[in-house]
Amino acid sequence: MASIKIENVQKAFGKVVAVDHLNLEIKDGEFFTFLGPSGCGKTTTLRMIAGFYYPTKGVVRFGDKDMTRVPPEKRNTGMVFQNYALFPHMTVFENVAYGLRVRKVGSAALKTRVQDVLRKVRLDQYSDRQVSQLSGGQQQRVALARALVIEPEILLLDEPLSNLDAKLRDEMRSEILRLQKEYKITTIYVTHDQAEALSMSDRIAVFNFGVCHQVGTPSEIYNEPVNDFVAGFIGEINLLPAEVDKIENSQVTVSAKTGEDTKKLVVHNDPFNFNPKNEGALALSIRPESVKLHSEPAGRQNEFRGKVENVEFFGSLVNATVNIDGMLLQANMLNNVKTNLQPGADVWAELPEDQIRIIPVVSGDPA
Ligand SMILES: Nc1ncnc2c1ncn2[C@@H]1O[C@H](COP(=O)(O)OP(=O)(O)OP(=O)(O)O)[C@@H](O)[C@H]1O
Repeated sequence: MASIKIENVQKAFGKVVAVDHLNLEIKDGEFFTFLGPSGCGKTTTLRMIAGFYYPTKGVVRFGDKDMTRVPPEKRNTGMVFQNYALFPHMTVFENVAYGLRVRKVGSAALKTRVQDVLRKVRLDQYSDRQVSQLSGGQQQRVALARALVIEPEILLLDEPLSNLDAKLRDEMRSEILRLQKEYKITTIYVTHDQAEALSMSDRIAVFNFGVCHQVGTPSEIYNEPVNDFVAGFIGEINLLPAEVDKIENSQVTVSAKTGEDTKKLVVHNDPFNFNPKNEGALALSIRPESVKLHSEPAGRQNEFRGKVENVEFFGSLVNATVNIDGMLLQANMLNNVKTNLQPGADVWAELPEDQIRIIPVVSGDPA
């Protein structure tokens, strides 16, 4: 196992700066995810950790050891690529054995180690099969076995499930987590799928345009996003352009634009909800599951009259789109909540003050 430190790293390809000002610390044995849209620099960062790219600036360390310019074969990292990069006409056994042969491991030890790891990924029955005759999920397991057999200190997984169908993806998620816990191996997982990141990771780094916006546990990233990009990329969120009117003890009064109108709202002022040092454009944010709908006025703070525009039924969850003076607000509720949610019905939407966050806008107009 090893911890990883990325210190002030930049990677430029000619004029394209793929990653900039990157500082990360990944702990021993941690399952750490790089999350972000296509082209945001996740793979480039992973490749700098594997040694396939050297940073333009900055330092990469494993533990305290400077690895910045150490070639990949001297790093003791195992990598699983998006397309698996297996040898299709070799057997499962030979694919997995390859890294050990390169490392000149003797034949008896090699056989034991390959058989052990094939058992761990539940492919021991397939050892003589050609890889081209395996299903996608089985090929994925061969790729994992090949990365694990060399007993790496660090496991690097680049969108390893993107070629699998939804059901198989679920199965392989659990499989990867099981192996990660069993080997207690420091793991970096690259994905653009927020559900995958939230459900698998100890911590997540959220990237956009080569910059890491936030590092935190899944619940920190979801409940305390630092800006509108993180808030919008992870889960659904309502964002309204907002201005702070006044801050008084534990309360912040804000004006939020709702389409044609401006509404005054009161926001609970704890350090997560609003940082008075934030300058520039701000947005009021609230998750759809935090919006409460009432079929009659309930006389609550931050309660606004609107009209139900649309209702979508998802089984356990119901989503309503409510029009408040031209602003469309999303509200989710459990199917067992009795509210008159017919399109066209009047409804009173309550935005509880402790569920609202005021966050900086970094990705343009939130409306
Ligand atoms: N070898 C390269 N030469 C030039 N530009 C590159 C190279 N590799 C990556 N880039 C550019 O760097 C940026 C980041 O790419 P990167 O592959 O790291 O993103 P990503 O987040 O992994 O995206 P994806 O999810 O699509 O793989 C992109 O703008 C990309 O075009």
